[in-house]
Amino acid sequence: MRSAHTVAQVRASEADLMRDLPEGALMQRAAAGLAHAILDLLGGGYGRRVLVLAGVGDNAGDALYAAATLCRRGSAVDVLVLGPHTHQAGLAALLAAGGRLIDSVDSVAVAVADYDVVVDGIVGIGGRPGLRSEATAALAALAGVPVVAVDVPSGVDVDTGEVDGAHVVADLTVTFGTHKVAHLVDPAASACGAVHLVDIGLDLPVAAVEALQPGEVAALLPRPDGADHKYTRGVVGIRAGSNTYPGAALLCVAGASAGVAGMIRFVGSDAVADRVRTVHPEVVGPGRVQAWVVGPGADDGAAGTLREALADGVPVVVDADALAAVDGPLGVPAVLTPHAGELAAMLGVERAQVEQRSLHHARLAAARFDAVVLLKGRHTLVARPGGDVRVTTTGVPWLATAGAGDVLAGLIGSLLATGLSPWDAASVGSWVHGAAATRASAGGPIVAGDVAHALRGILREIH
Ligand SMILES: NC(=O)C1=CN([C@@H]2O[C@H](COP(=O)(O)OP(=O)(O)OC[C@H]3O[C@@H](n4cnc5c(N)ncnc54)[C@H](O)[C@@H]3O)[C@@H](O)[C@H]2O)[C@@H](O)CC1
Ligand SMILES: [K+]
Repeated sequence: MRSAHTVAQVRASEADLMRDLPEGALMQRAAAGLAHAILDLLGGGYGRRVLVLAGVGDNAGDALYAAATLCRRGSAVDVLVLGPHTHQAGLAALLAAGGRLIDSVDSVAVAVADYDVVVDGIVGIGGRPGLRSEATAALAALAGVPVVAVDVPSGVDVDTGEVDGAHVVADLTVTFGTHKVAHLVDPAASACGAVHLVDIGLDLPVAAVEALQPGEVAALLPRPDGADHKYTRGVVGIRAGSNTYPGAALLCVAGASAGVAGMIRFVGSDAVADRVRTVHPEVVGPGRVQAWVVGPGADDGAAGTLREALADGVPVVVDADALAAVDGPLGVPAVLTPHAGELAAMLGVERAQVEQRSLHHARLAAARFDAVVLLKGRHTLVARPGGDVRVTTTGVPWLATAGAGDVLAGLIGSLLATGLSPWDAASVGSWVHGAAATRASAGGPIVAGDVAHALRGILREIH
């Protein structure tokens, strides 16, 4: 599991550990890991030009000690102090190793483009969102030089992933002890670049924000055993599509056809049902199901279709048009799958507010609707009542394509039908869907049907 802890949790664990360690030991561990990561990025230290941006706190201490190591490996290191002072012992170590203090980026004799890397040690977990003007000016002057952020890109809100004003945009973020929420949740996560975790020995509690890894997905995926038959494996019912949007029915069924459930039932108009059975002859008509998927392409009939599905008392996936009919707890285990605009409408706020504070709004909706809320995005969030959130880190930008959500709803419904909890079904479904998109894309454009086709290959490999 990739766990993201809060600043308070990190500080408490650090305090526990520090009681048994000599002063400064954790910073030395952090700085050593940071130096290794920068050396890896640069392919060595000799002859490299490095600029450290140093703020007032321990984040600068990490950067300065790491830079001292780079000096000893043959790098030429400049340090620009942003603020009234910086970490004194770290600065002394860097200067003793041959580093050089500069007054401003403009005062450097060499061209800015000659720097091989900028090390952002402005602020870490003690920082407030935003950057001071001297920091933004230095970063503007350094545009184009690769940036390694120490712990977090300075200026982002570490505990929420929100941004408010200027912040560093890094190519690599080297963090310590554990991931922070800003590494997983957008928009801050988009500013991290690749994230490298350095173990410094912290003993941490369970995290409220986490990202499933392949091993956990494999452990959660249902597997039939010899005693299973099609009914015990789970029957998923799809109420999707309409005469206006028949394609949504096909794509939703295609997502449900990944093979995890034992049977698929389709309920819709004769015309749409005929088209579904032409493409998916294994799909059968109405009857008992263990989970319903309601909403993709449902058009005007969404509210009525949702009522009919809820009458069965089984878990539901509520997507697309049916989300507008949700105004409170549904009374059954449920997964709601809005994008930012749909969630904004459900909560009576602006879409931009949801995008800027995605973690907050996903949690708010999970509490208000007493349901698992899957908020779609570059890093999809899956929130359950109580505040736990799983972040999906699979997927590619090409996945933002019409019909991909229909496939996802069908897949999650089939996982729900096998007996997975809404929380597991939504987060596992989202992970697999993202992985299938990455596979289908192979770096190029995709359509929703490609994602559906790639699902079984991912499921085969993850088992
Ligand atoms: N807590 C831990 O477990 C460890 C922390 N370490 C390092 O220590 C860092 C935390 O150090 P600190 O607590 O000293 O905090 P920071 O180094 O993040 O600096 C916070 C200080 O910067 C100033 N500041 C806040 N927001 C600012 C902004 N937007 N622009 C400019 N200045 C701002 C304030 O005076 C504040 O006290 C971590 O991010 C990590 O790099 C590591 O050395 C090892 C272990
Ligand atoms: K930083």
